[in-house]
Amino acid sequence: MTQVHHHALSGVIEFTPPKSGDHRGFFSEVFKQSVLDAEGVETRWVQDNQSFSAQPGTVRGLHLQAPPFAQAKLIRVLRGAIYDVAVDIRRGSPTYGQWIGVELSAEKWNQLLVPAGYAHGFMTLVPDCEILYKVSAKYAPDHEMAIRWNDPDLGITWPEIGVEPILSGKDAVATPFAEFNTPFFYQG
Ligand SMILES: Cc1cn([C@H]2C[C@H](O)[C@@H](COP(=O)(O)OP(=O)(O)O[C@H]3O[C@@H](C)C(=O)[C@@H](O)[C@H]3O)O2)c(=O)[nH]c1=O
Repeated sequence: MTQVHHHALSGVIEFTPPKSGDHRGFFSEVFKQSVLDAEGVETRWVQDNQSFSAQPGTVRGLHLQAPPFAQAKLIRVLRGAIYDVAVDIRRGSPTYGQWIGVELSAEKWNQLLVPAGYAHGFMTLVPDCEILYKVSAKYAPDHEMAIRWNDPDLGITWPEIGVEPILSGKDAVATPFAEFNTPFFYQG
């Protein structure tokens, strides 16, 4: 049975599918719609994204796409380990501006569901991290938004791994949280 853990922020769910090993290697049902259905996740996945980061301390995020291209994401790690973060950016939410961080790794075999209405980002913890994630809306560059990963107003406790963070040019100049005009509104 897939282990399911609902995190403190609503809709953020961690899934750990079972893995059966034998003398050949292993087998695992890494995505199973019925497992998500059982948790009330009504999401249609339209795209799979894969990224590779060679250096530990690589930070990607915090990213989101605005409606009508808002994306839920289901994230897992094929190789290596990351600290994966979701920030509630739904205006009016009782947990607006709160974040959650979960270590995802190939070893743990866990996955994180980050619903639409959250900003998402991660830091790689080891060299050569390969990430695969499903998204529920197509890539829409005109609707992309980014919030500064280390914004003091968010106060995300990123892991101390003793290296300088590596960011894209875009992420290095991302919007401070105080200036971020969220396109999401809490629906209750
Ligand atoms: C996200 C994305 C990027 N691209 C292109 C644009 C660019 O040329 C190249 C790299 O894009 P980025 O620098 O935005 O990639 P990256 O910084 O890895 O962006 C990703 O970060 C994580 C944290 C997320 O949550 C994702 O949704 C996505 O925003 O890939 C696509 O073609 N399709 C896509 O869906």
